[in-house]
Amino acid sequence: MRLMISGGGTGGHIYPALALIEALRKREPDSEILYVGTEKGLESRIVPEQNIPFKTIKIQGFKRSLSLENVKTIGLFLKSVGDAHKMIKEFHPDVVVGTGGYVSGAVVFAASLQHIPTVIHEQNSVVGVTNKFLSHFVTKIGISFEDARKDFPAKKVVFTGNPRATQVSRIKPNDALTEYGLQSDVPTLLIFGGSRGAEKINSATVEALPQLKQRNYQVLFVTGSVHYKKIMAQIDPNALGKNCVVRSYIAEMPQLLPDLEAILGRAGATSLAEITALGIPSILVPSPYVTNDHQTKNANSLVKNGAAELLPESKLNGESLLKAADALMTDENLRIKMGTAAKKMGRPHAADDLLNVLESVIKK
Ligand SMILES: CC(=O)N[C@H]1[C@@H](OP(=O)(O)OP(=O)(O)OC[C@H]2O[C@@H](n3ccc(=O)[nH]c3=O)[C@H](O)[C@@H]2O)O[C@H](CO)[C@@H](O)[C@@H]1O
Repeated sequence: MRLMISGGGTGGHIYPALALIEALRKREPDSEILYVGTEKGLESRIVPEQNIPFKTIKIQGFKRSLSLENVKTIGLFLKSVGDAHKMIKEFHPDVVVGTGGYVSGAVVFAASLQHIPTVIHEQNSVVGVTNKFLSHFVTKIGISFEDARKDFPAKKVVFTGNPRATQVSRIKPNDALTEYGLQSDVPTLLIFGGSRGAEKINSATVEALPQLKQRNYQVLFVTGSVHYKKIMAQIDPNALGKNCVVRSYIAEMPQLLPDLEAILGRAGATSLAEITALGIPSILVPSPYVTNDHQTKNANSLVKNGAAELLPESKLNGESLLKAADALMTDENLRIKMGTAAKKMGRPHAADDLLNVLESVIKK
């Protein structure tokens, strides 16, 4: 298969694309892949590290209100479509896949203009702006939450789940904690705010650290790369016992996840695909700053099944974080119950199901 794939901006769009590529390479080792992203997005760092051919186009996000800036953006969008058009002509893909972010809008739209089979993947329960636009032009649409179905043309939709679920579910516990200076036999809570970190989760954790240090469970606190320096400057080194470790970013999250007892974090869709694939108990603090509050809807789909707990950001501070962390980390039965409920929602075959969709649209 010759696969051109595009997803950009945040980890939540990029990692599903990488997981799909991994599954394709397993199924068809001689497949040819080209990933198209932007220079500025997280993808320009993550994708080349995975030895995946990577090219960039320039693109800019739309403002929600009509402005002069938007007129410029439309001009830039059309230019990006033109650039993508040339890349498609050179690469000759069998199928073009978009996993979200503005860049995938230009690439998939250009492919549809050339009548090349196209597939988009929606990770969230609420459909993103780019995918909503593309849904009118693409051949098929893979979704990860049933709630998304109603916002797309019904005939095109296939419930696949998120390919990242397949990637993480293949990895067994492997003593990864020791690489972070933690002990492999002590229950561990990962605290992180999605792929870019979250200020409110960071500040609440900093506030709670002196108490967390005294607990008999461990905490791996991941700040997000842009916040790291600022957070480290706020932490009294004495607040970090041997059971509390701070990192800026975890490059190898799939290796780490099976060794965790619980997670406190945002409710980004790709994180939730990981949590459910592995059955990890979680305390979810949905970001209130995302389109249509989609993280609360993502989170609620787990909460209503007893697979996670909700801690709204409006109630988050050092004290409430500590209370929620203690309640989960000191109650093994609760963790088992939550983990079992989470795993029931997991989609470990998602990558293969999405690959099947790709194969079904490729012109014979
Ligand atoms: C603020 C924002 O717009 N967030 C959106 C973004 O979130 P975001 O990019 O944070 O996405 P998710 O939480 O869904 O996924 C984060 C991904 O990054 C990985 N990771 C994270 C931290 C780290 O140190 N290392 C690492 O590898 C996680 O394992 C996961 O695979 O995309 C998601 C999927 O469309 C949406 O649901 C989110 O609402």
